[in-house]
Amino acid sequence: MANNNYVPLFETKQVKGRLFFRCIAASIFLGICFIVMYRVMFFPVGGKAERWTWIGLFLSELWFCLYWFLTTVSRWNSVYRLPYIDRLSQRFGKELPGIDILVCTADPLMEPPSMVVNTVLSVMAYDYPPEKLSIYLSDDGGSDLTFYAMLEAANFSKTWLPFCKKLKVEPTSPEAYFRTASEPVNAEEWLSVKKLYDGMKMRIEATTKLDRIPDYIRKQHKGFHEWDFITHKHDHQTILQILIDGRDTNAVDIEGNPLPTLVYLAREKRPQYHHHFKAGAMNALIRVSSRISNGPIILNVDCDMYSNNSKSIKYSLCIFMDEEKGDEIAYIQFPQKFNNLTKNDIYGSSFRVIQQLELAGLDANGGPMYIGTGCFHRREALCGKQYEKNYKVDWKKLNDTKANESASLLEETCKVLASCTFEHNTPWGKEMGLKYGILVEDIITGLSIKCRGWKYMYLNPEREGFLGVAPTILLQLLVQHTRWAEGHLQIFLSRYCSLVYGYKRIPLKLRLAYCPFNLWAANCLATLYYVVVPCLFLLKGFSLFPMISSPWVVPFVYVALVHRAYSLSEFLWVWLFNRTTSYFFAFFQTILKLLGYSQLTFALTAKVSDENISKRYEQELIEFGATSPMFDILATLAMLNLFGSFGAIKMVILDADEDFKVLDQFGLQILLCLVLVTVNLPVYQALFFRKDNGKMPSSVTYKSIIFALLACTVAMY
Ligand SMILES: O=c1ccn([C@@H]2O[C@H](COP(=O)(O)OP(=O)(O)O[C@H]3O[C@H](CO)[C@@H](O)[C@H](O)[C@H]3O)[C@@H](O)[C@H]2O)c(=O)[nH]1
Ligand SMILES: [Mn+2]
Repeated sequence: MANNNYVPLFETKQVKGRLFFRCIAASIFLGICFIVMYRVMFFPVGGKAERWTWIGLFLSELWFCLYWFLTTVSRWNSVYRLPYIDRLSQRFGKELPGIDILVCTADPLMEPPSMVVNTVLSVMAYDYPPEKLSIYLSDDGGSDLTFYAMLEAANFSKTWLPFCKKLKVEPTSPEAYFRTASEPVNAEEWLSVKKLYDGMKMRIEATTKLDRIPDYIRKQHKGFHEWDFITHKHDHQTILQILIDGRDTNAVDIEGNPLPTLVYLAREKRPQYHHHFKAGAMNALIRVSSRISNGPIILNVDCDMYSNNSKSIKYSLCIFMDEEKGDEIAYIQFPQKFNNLTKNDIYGSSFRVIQQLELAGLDANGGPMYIGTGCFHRREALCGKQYEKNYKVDWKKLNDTKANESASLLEETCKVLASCTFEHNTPWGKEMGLKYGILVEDIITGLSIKCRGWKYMYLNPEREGFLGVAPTILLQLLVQHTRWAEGHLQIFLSRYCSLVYGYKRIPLKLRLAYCPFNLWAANCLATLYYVVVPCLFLLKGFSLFPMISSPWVVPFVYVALVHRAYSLSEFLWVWLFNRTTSYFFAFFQTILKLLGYSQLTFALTAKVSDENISKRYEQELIEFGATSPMFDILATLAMLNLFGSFGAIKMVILDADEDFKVLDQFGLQILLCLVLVTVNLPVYQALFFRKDNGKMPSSVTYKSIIFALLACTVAMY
């Protein structure tokens, strides 16, 4: 643009420490070269078994190197963006675009309506003109409990929104706000709003507990009639209710200000039609919202993530509306952060490396991934539009595209958009909206938008944009990671593999930067090899690493230490457990699906747990407490390394007279075993010492001992 007075609405800065990171990367590379040299030069000349084991170990190390290279590409160049909202207000004043906020929920038991309501209220209270906001909730649980909660929210918003504005409340989720905020000096109004909120919460929780809406409530809203004939949550008509019609001049808060539009949708479900999980829900919402408010910008949030920063919309608009760079942007992703982490974040849910380094790195390489929640989309781009050079948006023209029909007419005419058959023979789920058929619909959708020529950005403001609920039970975490790893591998093995699909469409760096995520699951083989084989060969008396007295030890120790050092803030056990169980399961399930032996299922993550589990979580005790093949594997591997370490200690003691030759020869192998034993300490504790219900079930204990003993016996004889 040839405008000399142009002042950008945002700036791009480099993440600090880039030089340091690159020096470390170079030194790791050097270390890797030495490791490869060692493996080639010291190839065993002895027996066949030894040679094959050596080759296996070498291949695992080559895999780790390749993986390291790919992650380094994604971290090489990291940037962050600084939006200037005061400039936005100066330049655009009241001419801001309409924003449609799409929230998804799927099950009133696993995602309690009281939580959903908080998410909805938090986004209703954005610091943005309410007449330009429309909030849509998709309820895949098709539950009148959730519907009722939304009615309550609609009512409470009349008090909550002016209260937030007046007190500059942050965060705007009432639950999160009242949990942390201290009572102000002049507290009368504050207390009355709190009381109102507590009353609403109590009523919602009471109906959820009852699992039924009492008749006297049912009579209060026509919408409940929709449930009169529903017998199953997967077999019902479309339910669409406009709870607040923002166009209605009577829809005002207690101070007479307009309210945002609020819509409840439970799309049609029939057993004979696949509903495509969240992607299907989002596509139905995109269509329905396009008829009702048609906001050019769409914000997508999961029901378990509330808005924690009321400026997020304005931040994103600084990018979308920047006259020079904004028009090519398809989406702006915020990181997924959580508000229920414990002090030491025992399950590593803060994803520090991913959120601070890798997504910022992807941003510099051409754009972050779309990670399903906390993402602002340009409607056109999400609906399949190809980016054309010199494409320009006229924001003024985009205003006022709202429907004219009455709310009840709209409710009727929009129903068809959310029916099971609407998408037949249309590009929905393929070129339009979110893509179907992959468990991480978000990632694949983001990638295909990029391949249509658009750009995207990552925004990670100091005050987090969204805060969600991270799993508090180990098994749930592993199941969630299995779903992610499986979805990613599915992408890698499909025609959407970034390397192939992105060829000539997106930069090579970006194609490569997708790979470490897509290949999460593939890590399992090399990791399992490294966890099992050196330990067994220690018992067998075969050395696989350089002698402690030889200089070749240095690169091994250096690479292992430094490579893990950036992630030291995350506990090693999460890293290990994921690689040996979730990734392992994801790997095999993906293969089974490719061969047609298994079908896609989306295992919803539970957002609540019982009181005892929550207590243990707060005490930072890892929650096992269930039988699962994943735990059998975990425990067996832990026992194996324990036996390996015992064997090694015995060998060292017996050898004490001979100048510790054993220690010299097997030092690194013993060290590896001992490190694994240390990482597994919580597992031993859960297997043998804990008394609470979060301990490992005894069947797992017996099985793991037997399997590990068997493996050791086979190795030794
Ligand atoms: O049939 C379904 C299944 C899920 N959901 C919703 O999808 C969201 C994500 O489900 P959740 O169980 O919370 O999974 P997470 O692993 O926490 O989700 C992450 O990973 C998913 C892909 O696996 C992305 O869709 C999510 O946005 C991302 O937050 C929730 O709002 C659900 O209500 C539906 O609407 N319909
Ligand atoms: Mn979630």
